Amino acid sequence: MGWGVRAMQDIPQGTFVCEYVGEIIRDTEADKRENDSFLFTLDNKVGDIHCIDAKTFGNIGRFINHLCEPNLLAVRVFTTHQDLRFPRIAFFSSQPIKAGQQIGIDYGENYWRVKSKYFSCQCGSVKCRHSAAVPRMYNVHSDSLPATREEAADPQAG
Ligand SMILES: C[S@@+](CC[C@H](N)C(=O)[O-])C[C@H]1O[C@@H](n2cnc3c(N)ncnc32)[C@H](O)[C@@H]1O
Repeated sequence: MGWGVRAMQDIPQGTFVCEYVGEIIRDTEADKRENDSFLFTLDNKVGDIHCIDAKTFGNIGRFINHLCEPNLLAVRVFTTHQDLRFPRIAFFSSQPIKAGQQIGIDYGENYWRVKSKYFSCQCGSVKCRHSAAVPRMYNVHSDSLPATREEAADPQAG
């Protein structure tokens, strides 16, 4: 899991915490980059997809880990323009955070669909959806993944 970020003071819900800063690159360029650990995809419905790569240029946002029970929310913000391809990414607290608690966002299903082949989530939550324990819950009689934990526990469900 490497480095992470903890709150140094109590943070009330709805507080701006930091921006995700880095190089803005096209997704075609992102595909070529050897280290994809610091890419944030600026998905949009209007055209070319770009990413923010915080590998070489960034701020504290580049150290924020994935949590299956996230306490930050990534919000698309437009300040000096309205070009939907290039939002700024601002992290806000989605719940009250206590001093000392790790802060994190949900990297999303697409991220884990790719990365779970190489490593599993170490967020440590009892509600972790991407830990090494999760694949063992798959129904051995079926090729498809259970949609929910309940379905995994009861193969007849769903
Ligand atoms: C944006 S960086 C976060 C900072 C990183 N931990 C570091 O030491 O620089 C994203 C990378 O951190 C690791 N990471 C983040 N959250 C994780 C998690 N819940 N479980 C395992 N690895 C995680 C993965 O290698 C991921 O690609």
